[in-house]
Amino acid sequence: MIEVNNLHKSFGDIHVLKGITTSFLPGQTNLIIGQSGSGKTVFLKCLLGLIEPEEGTISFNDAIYSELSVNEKRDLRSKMGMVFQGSALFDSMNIQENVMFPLRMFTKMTLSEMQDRSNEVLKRVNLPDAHKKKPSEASGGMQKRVAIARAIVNNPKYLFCDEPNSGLDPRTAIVIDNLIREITDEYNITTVINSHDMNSVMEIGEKIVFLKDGVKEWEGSKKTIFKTDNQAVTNFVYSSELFKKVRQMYIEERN
Ligand SMILES: Nc1ncnc2c1ncn2[C@@H]1O[C@H](COP(=O)(O)OP(=O)(O)OP(=O)(O)O)[C@@H](O)[C@H]1O
Repeated sequence: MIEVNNLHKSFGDIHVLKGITTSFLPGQTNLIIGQSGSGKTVFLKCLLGLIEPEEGTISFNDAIYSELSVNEKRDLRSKMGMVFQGSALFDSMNIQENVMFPLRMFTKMTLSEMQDRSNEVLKRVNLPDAHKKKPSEASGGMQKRVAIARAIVNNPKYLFCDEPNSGLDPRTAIVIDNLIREITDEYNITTVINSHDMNSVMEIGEKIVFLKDGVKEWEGSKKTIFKTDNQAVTNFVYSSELFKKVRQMYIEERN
């Protein structure tokens, strides 16, 4: 479980995160949504320990991050997996070497143990035969699967994903979203995903935190987001004609 309490972060005069309090449960896909510039990436970087907040705390299973020793922080980081926006694979390495990378960094496994483990997770993301290929030979959807395999290879307790389906066609995007949701459930991972994709919200938004100008404006789930009367949320959700129609149908069904 991750608990965030009164998180503040500024850059010079710009107050980006303004007292965010929320929590994320294991086995759930937690989505951070909001318009461009609302603070989603800064928030995710705070969770990853890449940015230090001025005020507030982040606890991982009751351990407050800022109070941990250097070794404890390193240990915690080894339990975090990350899927970056552009997949961020190393072009010079083949897919298996990319997936093995966290094992080289954080474990003392032998080469054959690392190969076995990376092949196991590649199988889990439905890429059983891709390990000798270079990332450049893989499609965008395959690269995302490799990025997910790399993120889970060291059995993380926490998984962070920054716009995991950006640049993918809608069908592949849904497959990737669902793969993340299944893995989250199977391994009981606490997963936090930055997104501004309404399809992801509808598909995997088990918990949704809506940020507006660095403030937590609303939180709920995919079940409650279409029922809220919060103006900022409805402006965001119904900015597309399609979702306006979905809301209309929902209201008509209710009456
Ligand atoms: N290192 C930094 N120095 C100064 N300002 C920053 C820094 N990082 C982020 N910001 C500012 O913080 C604000 C929030 O940025 P952030 O990237 O978190 O938004 P976002 O919601 O992730 O947007 P997007 O959806 O476009 O990625 C922006 O005004 C941005 O300019």
